[in-house]
Amino acid sequence: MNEAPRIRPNRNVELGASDEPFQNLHEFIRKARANLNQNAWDYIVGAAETETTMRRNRMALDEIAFRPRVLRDVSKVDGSVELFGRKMRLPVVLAPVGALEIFDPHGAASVARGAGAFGAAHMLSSVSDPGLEKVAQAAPDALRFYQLYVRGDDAFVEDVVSRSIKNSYAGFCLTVDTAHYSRRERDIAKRYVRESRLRATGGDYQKGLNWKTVKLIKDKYKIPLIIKGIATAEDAQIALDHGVEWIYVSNHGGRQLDHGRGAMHVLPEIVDAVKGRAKIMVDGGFCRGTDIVKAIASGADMVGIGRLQCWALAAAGEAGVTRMLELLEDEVLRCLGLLGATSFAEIDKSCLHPATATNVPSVFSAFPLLDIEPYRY
Ligand SMILES: Cc1cc2nc3c(=O)[nH]c(=O)nc-3n(C[C@H](O)[C@H](O)[C@H](O)COP(=O)(O)O)c2cc1C
Repeated sequence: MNEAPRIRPNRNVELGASDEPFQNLHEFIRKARANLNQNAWDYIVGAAETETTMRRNRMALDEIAFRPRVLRDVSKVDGSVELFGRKMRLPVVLAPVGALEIFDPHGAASVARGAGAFGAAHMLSSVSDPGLEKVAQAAPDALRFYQLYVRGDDAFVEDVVSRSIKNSYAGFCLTVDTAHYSRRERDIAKRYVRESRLRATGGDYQKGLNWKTVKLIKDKYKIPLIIKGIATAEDAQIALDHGVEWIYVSNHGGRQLDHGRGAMHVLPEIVDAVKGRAKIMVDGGFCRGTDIVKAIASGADMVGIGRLQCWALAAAGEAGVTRMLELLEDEVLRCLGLLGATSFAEIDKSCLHPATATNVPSVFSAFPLLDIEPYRY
């Protein structure tokens, strides 16, 4: 991974007094809104049907409060972890996002580079440009994973796994919550179809996908396998039976099955089922440092960031992605310190307590200072 200079928050400069253009995470969202047309904007903020699953992601996070410990010397706090045999500056992966080229001319290459410069991981979507080889060339030292939508036969899958290994991806991910593409009603109401969806082929393979493909990959290839879209203990158990190394708890940011549970409501049953036999990623609504701390305290090993990645990219390209991660890190370090912890190793479920959410969940509810004009469909 690129060992970029650590742009730690400068403790000698009072927050708000530096000349950095982005000092709060919501500032990326405001800038992204200004830069994007309505279709690109809807692609980020939208979810499936009533968008209930998406709101539950935020609700589930907001229903957790902290139990801080005090007088524990937190003069030095470190947010780094060791995963995939290397040091990561935060336990964060920029989640796979399709069509990133809508937000930045270099698409996924900018995100991989921005994540690598910071020291977080990037998962490349199989439906994002400039594709597997070019992203690897653009960010050779970044911790990179490849995520596949299976839209071909076994030979197609094996070809992509082999190319991922050849191009030094550290993990291979199958997204399994997209057997049927959901109703994205913001698009339908505008009678709009994204260009890349018009070109998509192989949907029947995606519908017919089953555990045989997992077995095929596990039997023939050594690359760590990540299954993205696990939402029950039953499926986590089947994944374990197949020797899957990483279970990715996700409801696709509420963009697939409507009326699912919030990811943080699902996580505890997965942690209980897995019992340390696999590592766990989780995503869905995570956009503050406190969110990341809650996930790791609950037993996750890595947290995925979806929409916030898109906003940062649309606001300021590769540099925006890196800056967004710096701000997340700043929030994480302050949160850990205020919990009485000097690292992620010192937190667990005892830091958490059930609570009543104080606000109405929405895709923006983590950012109360943000005011976005509503759009009528
Ligand atoms: C614009 C957009 C495109 C996405 N494309 C993909 C994709 O190609 N593959 C995939 O597995 N997940 C995809 N996702 C889901 C994300 O990987 C992730 O699960 C989700 O965004 C997490 O929720 P969050 O956006 O609330 O952080 C996409 C999400 C967004 C917002």
